[in-house]
Amino acid sequence: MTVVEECAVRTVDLGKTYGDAPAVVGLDLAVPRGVTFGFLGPNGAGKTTTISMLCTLLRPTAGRAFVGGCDVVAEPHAVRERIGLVFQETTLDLDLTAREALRFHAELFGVPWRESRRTVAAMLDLVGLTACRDRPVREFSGGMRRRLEIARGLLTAPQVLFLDEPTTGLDPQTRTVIWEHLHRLREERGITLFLTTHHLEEAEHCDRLAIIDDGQVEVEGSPAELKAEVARDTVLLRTRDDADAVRLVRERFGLEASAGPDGVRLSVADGAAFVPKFCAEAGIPVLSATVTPPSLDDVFLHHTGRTIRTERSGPLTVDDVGRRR
Ligand SMILES: Nc1ncnc2c1ncn2[C@@H]1O[C@H](COP(=O)(O)OP(=O)(O)OP(=O)(O)O)[C@@H](O)[C@H]1O
Repeated sequence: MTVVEECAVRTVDLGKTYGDAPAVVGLDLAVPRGVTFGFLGPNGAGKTTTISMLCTLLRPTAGRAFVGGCDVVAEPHAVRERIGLVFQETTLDLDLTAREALRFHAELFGVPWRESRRTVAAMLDLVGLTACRDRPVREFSGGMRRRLEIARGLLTAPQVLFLDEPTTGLDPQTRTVIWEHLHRLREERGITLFLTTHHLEEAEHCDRLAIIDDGQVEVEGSPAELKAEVARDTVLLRTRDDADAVRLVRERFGLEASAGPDGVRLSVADGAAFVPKFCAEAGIPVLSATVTPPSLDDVFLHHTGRTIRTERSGPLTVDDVGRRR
């Protein structure tokens, strides 16, 4: 088997430029079959553009991409037969019932009537909507609509299900329910889930992550690998004299620290070892100490120099890309 056939998604130097503004630059991805792969990046990073190219909705301006072994430009129909897509915005017809919405979609894709009856029932069951199958979508909550969209994405038994920001705008409980369904789905059907997100909690559900910023992948790995690579804990100390504590951290330990309203904050390789040492040597009372292991936000900061919550001040330019390549 070639690398292209082995991978659910493979891209080689893939790029997209809108006018002269680059949105995705030199993207090389190799997503193994059967994993949950997350594309993590802030607003405007190029996630939707990438997913649109992979789903044949947008033509790349550079490089190549293969989904299920098929070329997205040369074999768009073969790619479409192998994928399901859950859009960022809801695209459901609110006047149809859940069952009608799925039957309509099955018909569009040419699923035979008898088979579609069975498949639709199975999909509604899979996402826990059987009891509401004859209610109009208009009456559904945001979470129910998302589950119905996931069911719709699965109707044609795709090899790869693309989900653009699958739980954006949903409350934490609903997010948990959606993820339970997605995990079960992957286990039962062995399909590849390829999702975009700017939610750190959502990224934690992925087997592998690519962190994208300004149209380029900065780093790739499992959430645990990426965090281990940062290898720095955040320590928060509350002391009787924070200004003095900052000075001591700098002078005795050679570390940078800053004092803020919640105490003295610093980053150190082994927080659990640092705290007792600091308490023993500081000579000022330490009221409390908290050690937090690295988060995916720290990973993002480590690789991009900013937090994932910081927006770009303007669109990316060719010069920005040139500077970073
Ligand atoms: N149709 C378009 N025409 C021109 N520029 C576009 C178009 N679509 C996206 N862009 C630009 O391309 C860049 C990447 O946008 P994209 O929507 O892919 O980002 P994203 O990571 O999906 O963001 P979000 O999380 O907000 O959905 C942005 O600078 C955006 O303004």
